[in-house]
Amino acid sequence: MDELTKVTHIDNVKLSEDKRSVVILDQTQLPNRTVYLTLGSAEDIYDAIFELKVRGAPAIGICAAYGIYCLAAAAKTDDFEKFYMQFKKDKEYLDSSRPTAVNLSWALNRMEGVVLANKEKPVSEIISLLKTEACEIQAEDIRMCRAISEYGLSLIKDGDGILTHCNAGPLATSRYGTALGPLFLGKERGMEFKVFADETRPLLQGARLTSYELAKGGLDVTLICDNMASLVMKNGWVQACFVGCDRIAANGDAANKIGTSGVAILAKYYGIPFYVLGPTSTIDMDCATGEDIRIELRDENEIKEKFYSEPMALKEVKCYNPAFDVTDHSLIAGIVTEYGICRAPFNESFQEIFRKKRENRL
Ligand SMILES: CSC[C@H]1O[C@H](OP(=O)(O)O)[C@H](O)[C@@H]1O
Repeated sequence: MDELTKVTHIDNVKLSEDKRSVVILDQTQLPNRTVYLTLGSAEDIYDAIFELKVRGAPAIGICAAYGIYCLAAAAKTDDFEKFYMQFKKDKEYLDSSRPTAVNLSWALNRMEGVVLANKEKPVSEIISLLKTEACEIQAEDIRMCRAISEYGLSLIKDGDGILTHCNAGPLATSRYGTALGPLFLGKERGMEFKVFADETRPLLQGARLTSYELAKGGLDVTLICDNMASLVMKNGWVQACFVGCDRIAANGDAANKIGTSGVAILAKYYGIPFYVLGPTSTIDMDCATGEDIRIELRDENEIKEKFYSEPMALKEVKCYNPAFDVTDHSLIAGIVTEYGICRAPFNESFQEIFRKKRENRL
């Protein structure tokens, strides 16, 4: 397997050999250590998602799907009501780990749908169906990322400068990634890009993960501090911005890693197209606008202490640490999904995309 394929096909979340646990690549250890964790209990799975050991909207959904299957498989009852009571308890617990990425609740709701659709069957058969569904969720993600990568690649050309924020590569999904997928696919076809990766404070997904994936894959990546994006764009080094997404509202407002909306505003100012790339499962038509998207707030020590040898602010100094922000739909040139590129007016474009999805399941 060549170095590029080792990256695009990285095993970041999978079922264990005995099909009883979830095995993840601990992303908090990258880029310095490659550490795999085996998650057997609900607490292990919750902690892995909450601490971003597994992260990125699709990867979180896949981990939760495998996780709720493993917890169900450990059930010690053949009584459906008892089985379902425990299933709901575990589902609600895992769903409470992180609120913004829709893929977490989307995957868990889909798994619950399998239980309810088969409640007349023996519990053992339901458990088997849950494993099949979790594997299909991952298989769909692989097909989805590949399709997004094709559509995304149609927006750029050989030699383009691309600016990214946070990480939406293979580590955040199952293969290729969403925002980074077109770059890896283009590289496979002999294309070259000059990628500028925002380090993405405070958890440095860009530095630790995006530049790791791109460098390992042999792509030209330049790591920049978030406050350098404006100068890089002003210098004319960026022809497009590609970012991922965690939840998209019905009007096209898109929630993504904190700092993304600032990148979009800069891109608008410099006349650079700003694209959001993500699966249709990230579009939440129950959120009318970005105002309806709940933004996760995280511990202040991620700002003050986490990556420093000593605190960089006084203990008494308070912090504000939102993990995401919302980019207004007016700043987005296109939303690249596995069924095509949505453009304003996004409400109408989403209706068309969902029609295509109903008629042409990937
Ligand atoms: C392919 S979705 C990636 C998306 O998720 C990241 O958030 P986190 O690292 O907190 O899971 C970020 O918003 C990425 O754009």
